[in-house]
Amino acid sequence: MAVYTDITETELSVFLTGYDLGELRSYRGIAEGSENSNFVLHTGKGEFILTLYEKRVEEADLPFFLGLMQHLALKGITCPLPVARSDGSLIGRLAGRPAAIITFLEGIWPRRPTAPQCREVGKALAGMHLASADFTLSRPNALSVEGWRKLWAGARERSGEVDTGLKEEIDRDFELFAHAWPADLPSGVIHADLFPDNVFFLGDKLSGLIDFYFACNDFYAYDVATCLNAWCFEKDGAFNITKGAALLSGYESVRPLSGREKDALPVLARGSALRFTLTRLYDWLTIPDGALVQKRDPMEFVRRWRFHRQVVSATEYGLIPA
Ligand SMILES: Nc1ncnc2c1ncn2[C@@H]1O[C@H](COP(=O)(O)OP(=O)(O)OP(=O)(O)O)[C@@H](O)[C@H]1O
Ligand SMILES: N[C@@H](CCO)C(=O)O
Repeated sequence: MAVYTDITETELSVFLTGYDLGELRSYRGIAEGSENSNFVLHTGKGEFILTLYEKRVEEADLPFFLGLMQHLALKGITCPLPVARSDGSLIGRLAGRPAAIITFLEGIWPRRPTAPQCREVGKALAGMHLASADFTLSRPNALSVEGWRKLWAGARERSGEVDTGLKEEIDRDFELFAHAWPADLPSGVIHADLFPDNVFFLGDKLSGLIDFYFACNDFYAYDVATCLNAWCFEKDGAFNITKGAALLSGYESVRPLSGREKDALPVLARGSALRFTLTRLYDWLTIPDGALVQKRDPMEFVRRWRFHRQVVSATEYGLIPA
């Protein structure tokens, strides 16, 4: 569930006086999502999404996230446009939380992505990379190798509760990343969490990218690797090379990958799978049952990570050799 902070009609109506959105006609909490509290608002000017930022989003990062969405939306990327308050700011306060209103996007996220949808997401990701190149704010990726080490320190001793042998296996990967993680690939602003539940479609047509709350500066190819992990594995854990090829060719139709980026894909995909393993593992082991944060199965990503450890070339992801 994703309404952690409840709001009353009165406080919402008062909050809306800070915007030029007309009167409040109705509102409802949204059950999906796991980090923040989200509501659909119906106002005199149409439908909007209201987000109350919960503890896991740093308030200091909000100008980056909302500024990025504004930058991308104004450049024609199908993502929400933050609605400015009457004083020009994008961030307000409601029920003791930082809060923002963004435009509502039509569409449904794909429960079982198809190859054409993978191609569309590849194209959209590359479009986002190009469109964000002149965004002036930056935010380091707190969830790159050093961030993973911190998560691992908090989960390592109890990792055997999830899978025996994981402790030694993950320790070995940290030794590898210490020297094999790329030092300088083309970089810029990346989405960093472009999973199917953050992409809306109307049929096979992509209608929206949402949830920029992990966006940061890192390698573009790392974002591609995360999409391979998030979009191209089947429920039974098998990698679907047709979907991989569709995603990569869609990406390259907009922004071709360099030879160095292609060579780095296996290590980036391995690192990205470890990143989602570790965030999930950490939550699995540290968040009490019944708490409000939704826990996701770390083993789903352990299996993907193990797959990438066997990969020697990006052709195994469906990349056509140059
Ligand atoms: N601009 C939008 N237009 C339409 N629906 C939206 C929009 N933004 C969010 N939603 C709805 O709210 C849900 C949760 O949004 P979001 O993914 O941003 O939340 P979150 O709490 O950050 O979750 P998580 O990080 O777990 O994905 C989405 O699945 C979608 O149903
Ligand atoms: N996409 C992440 C959750 C954070 O948005 C995961 O599947 O672990």
